[in-house]
Amino acid sequence: MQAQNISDQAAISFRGVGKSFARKGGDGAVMALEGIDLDVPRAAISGIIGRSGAGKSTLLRMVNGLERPTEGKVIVNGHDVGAAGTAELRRIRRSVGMIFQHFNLLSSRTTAGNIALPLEIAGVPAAEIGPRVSELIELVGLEAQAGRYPAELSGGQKQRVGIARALATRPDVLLSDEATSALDPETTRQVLDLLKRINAELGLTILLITHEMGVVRDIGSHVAVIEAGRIVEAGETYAVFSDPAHPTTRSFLKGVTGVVMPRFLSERMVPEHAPGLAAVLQVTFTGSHATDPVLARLGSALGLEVNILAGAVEEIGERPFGSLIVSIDATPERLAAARAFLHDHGLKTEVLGHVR
Ligand SMILES: Nc1ncnc2c1ncn2[C@@H]1O[C@H](COP(=O)(O)OP(=O)(O)OP(=O)(O)O)[C@@H](O)[C@H]1O
Repeated sequence: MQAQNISDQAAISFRGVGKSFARKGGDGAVMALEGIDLDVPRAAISGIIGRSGAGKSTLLRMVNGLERPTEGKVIVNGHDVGAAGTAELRRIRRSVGMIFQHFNLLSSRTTAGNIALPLEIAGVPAAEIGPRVSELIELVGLEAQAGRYPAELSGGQKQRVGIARALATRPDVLLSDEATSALDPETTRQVLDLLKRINAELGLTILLITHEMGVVRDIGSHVAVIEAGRIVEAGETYAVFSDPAHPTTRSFLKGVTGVVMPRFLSERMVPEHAPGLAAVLQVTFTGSHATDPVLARLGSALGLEVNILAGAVEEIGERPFGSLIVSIDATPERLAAARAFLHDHGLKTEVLGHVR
């Protein structure tokens, strides 16, 4: 997700988008969003992450015209949503499906009835609705629950109904507003797998907002981090997660990627080098280097002893990403040589402190 000229590659483009809301009682305005420039790539899964009140929902709701920008443009499939008249807005909304944290199902309708609703509203002939609903029920794996009411469904099943309903009018963009936030980890996993599958099978562009980095790590190829109404970092998830530039991104990533510093170590660590102290380094491995035996080679090439204190190798979007915390007992000059060696082998290092 990058700001660039509007291109066919982007399903959704935000250009200089701002949104202010009048405060209740007419006392000035709240700037919910400011200066948003973002391209959401077509047929990919992109995540927008931010804390509560950062502006995520407002940003998402602009894509289907539920909110209009007070500045700038939101372009969806080449159409300016903010400038669209009623008929055009209706067309845009049909091409943009949405799913919600609390599912928003009609309790008086069965699974099949909920999925049929957008087709009825769109005026699809009755004879076509039945087969389309069956197709959608099969797509989301709810054949056994077709005649059940929402109260008789689990959270994961309700969200599957929500997904099928959102896909009924064959949109090419799916918006997800915290769709897994009310679900347990196992159900979250299943719903994310379903979103991934429909993205691949239908070539659907998915834009999801979440406050959980894990969701973006698992299925998002692109990510934008939003804070206080501004985008502070955006790009391919792998690049952003393996080398976060902004403090907000770093703080979101704590505990989601990378290793957690063991307490026994953090309590003993001092910031400055002194004779007799070993340097504690965070070593980050990305891409193909994630599985290379570089540390062993470092030991033999420079005659240094490297102690591994903590480590993890994980996947971000199915690509390996590893981080290790190691200690190296060396003079500052030899430490610099070790870091240069690691850097030459594609690894990133950061000195976290020193320990005895
Ligand atoms: N209709 C509105 N009227 C006035 N202020 C609003 C309105 N909608 C949103 N805001 C304000 O805009 C800011 C962004 O809100 P938004 O709901 O987009 O944040 P969010 O990141 O989605 O938060 P959450 O994760 O809690 O839903 C907040 O300060 C919010 O209070």
